[in-house]
This record gives sequence, C-alpha cells and structure tokens, in this order.
Amino acid sequence: MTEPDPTLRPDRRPEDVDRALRPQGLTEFIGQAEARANLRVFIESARRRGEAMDHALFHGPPGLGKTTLAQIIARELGVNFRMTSGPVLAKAGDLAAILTNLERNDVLFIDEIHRLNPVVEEVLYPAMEDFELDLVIGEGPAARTVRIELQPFTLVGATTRLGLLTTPLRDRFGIPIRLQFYTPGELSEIVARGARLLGIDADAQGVSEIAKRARGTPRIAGRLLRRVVDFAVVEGDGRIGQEIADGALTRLGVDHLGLDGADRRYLGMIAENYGGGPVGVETISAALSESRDAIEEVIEPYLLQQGLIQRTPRGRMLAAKAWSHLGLDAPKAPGQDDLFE
Ligand SMILES: Nc1ncnc2c1ncn2[C@@H]1O[C@H](COP(=O)(O)OP(=O)(O)OP(=O)(O)O)[C@@H](O)[C@H]1O
Ligand SMILES: [Mg+2]
Repeated sequence: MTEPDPTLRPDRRPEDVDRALRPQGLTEFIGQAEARANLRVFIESARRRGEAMDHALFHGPPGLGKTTLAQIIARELGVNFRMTSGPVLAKAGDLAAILTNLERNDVLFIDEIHRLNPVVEEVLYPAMEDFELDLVIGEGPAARTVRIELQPFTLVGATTRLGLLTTPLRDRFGIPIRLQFYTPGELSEIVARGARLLGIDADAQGVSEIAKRARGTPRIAGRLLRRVVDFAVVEGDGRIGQEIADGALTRLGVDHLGLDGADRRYLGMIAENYGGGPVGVETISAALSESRDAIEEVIEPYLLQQGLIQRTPRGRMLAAKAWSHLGLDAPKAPGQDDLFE
C-alpha cells in the first residue's frame, strides 16, 4: 500500500477543495440533527426579538462542520459574518479593532479559540457579557481606561480542545454544542450531494463505499470523493461505482474502516511494541514522532468512536476489534484459561 496523501488528513485543509461543497443554509446541512434543531429555535427566536443570538461554542474533532455552521448561523440571522482565529489575535488592540467594527447583531467567529492570548481573552469577557470594551489608552502615569460601548453581537467560538478553554471563557457561552461524527448514512447523503454538485454520475454503491471510508468526517468525504472522481475519469468511464471507488481508496491507503496510514501506524505500534497497552500518550507521541495534539485531536477520537481503542487511567489500550483489524491475535489475558475451563 502506498503512503497516504497528507491532504487526506482531516486537519489539513486546502480551502478551495472545501468551498464548493459547503452547504449554505440550515436545511442543506446534513446530520447533527439535534444541534441543528436547537439552532433553528435559537436563530428564529433571535430574529423575532430583533436581538443578537446568544454566544455559541462548537467543539469536536476537525472537519465536522464548525466553520460551516457558524457561517450558516450568520446567513440565517441575516447579519454579517466576521471571521478570525485565536492565534491571529496577538494583542488586545487586534480584537478591539474587530469588535468596534461590528454592526448590530453581527456574528463574530473565532476559530481555535483555545489558543487566545490571555490578555486578549480578558478583553473578550466584558465584550461578551455587557457588549462593552475597556481599553487602556497611553502608558505609565498618564494611562487611563476608556469604556467603549459595542453593538450587540454573537460570538461563535470553535475548538477541537474543549479541555484547554479557561472556565470563565467557557461559562460565557450560552449555547455549547458538541459536534458528533457522522453516520455512514449521513455521509452517503453528503457524498451524493457532492457528486451532484460536481456533475458526476455516481451510483448508490459507489457513494456508500466512499461514505463508509470517510472516517465519520464530511471534510474527508469531500476529499475522497474528488480523488475517486480523478480515478474514474482517468481509469474508468467517468462514473463512480463500487469497484472504482474501492480500487481508488485502497490505492490511496484508506482501508475498509476508513483508517489511513497514521491510524494503522498508531494501532500497529501499540500492538507490536507494547503488547496492546496500556501505554501513555506521551510515549505514543514520541514513538510515532507525532505531536500529542495531533494524536489526541485527530487520530484518537475516531479510533475511540469505532471501539478500536480504550482510554484507561494507565493509558491507551487496544480493543479486540483493533487486533482483528490488524489481522493479529490478541494476547490472552492472564488467568483467562482457568476462568473458562
Ligand atoms: N453537514 C454537512 N453537510 C455537507 N457538507 C459538510 C457538512 N459539514 C461539513 N461539510 C463540509 O466539510 C468541510 C469541512 O467543514 P468545516 O470547515 O466547517 O469543518 P470544521 O469543523 O470547521 O473543521 P476545522 O475544525 O478543521 O476547522 C467543508 O467543505 C464543508 O462543506
Ligand atoms: Mg473550521
């Protein structure tokens, strides 16, 4: 099997690949039924009252639609969408400049909000709570604080690491929403819609093959679809069926559970070097030369959701499903023979 294309990782995002497939309204958005139903109510209520919607925080693994939902909220509210991110806001003044430029009830989206500079975060508290900004003008003895009234606005924060948010920041979001992995059925709808938008003929088996192998993630579904289209155009008759999809995905290093090279390296390493664990995340990170963040945010959530690994107080452990997926025999637990004799 060839090394998988790095752009297939859910955390890499050449923006042009994503843009064309992005749903524009809440009705077009597939999956996340509970979040969608609740948001519909909050949006409608804000519209009727002519007020800003309460601040919302989206959390969950990359590529599940946080940015897309934030844009949809703004569109459905009929207000402007302003977008920035935690690491970009280096100084309090950077945030102040954005906040003072917002129009009434606008949506401000802050991606990677867990990476906000603490000084900037301090400015955000009164802005979120009272739509006020306390700015220090000047330095030394001449310094003074001025209070600036802001237009009411909705802050939408997004993070892959809820645990890294400070409590005061977390508490200021009235609408916390955890995004879930998508089911194969939902991903099939997303892939079918994508194929339609790309003007590609795809049958139900072909669509479902891509959906099953998309790691529960719409962004990956979109990427896989584009690659399968390439193979269909060059090596087939331009149409997507099960065979061409399966062949293309296998050549891209995506196995039938949707795991890629990094996922299999992770599982294989714990199996071969640590007898299936438990093994600590720092050790895994060192052994794979992957950052701890990438392991915890990108690799592990899907493996946990699939029941391939377990998190225990002593570290990560392979589940029975992982051993059979790797084609290896799970080691017998000590004493197991006596128990079942
Ligand atoms: N429910 C959905 N239906 C169809 N397409 C979707 C859906 N959710 C997301 N997508 C598509 O998946 C891609 C990734 O979505 P998005 O950028 O919103 O993810 P994200 O959660 O913000 O990711 P990150 O955490 O990496 O910023 C986009 O191309 C978007 O069009
Ligand atoms: Mg995003």
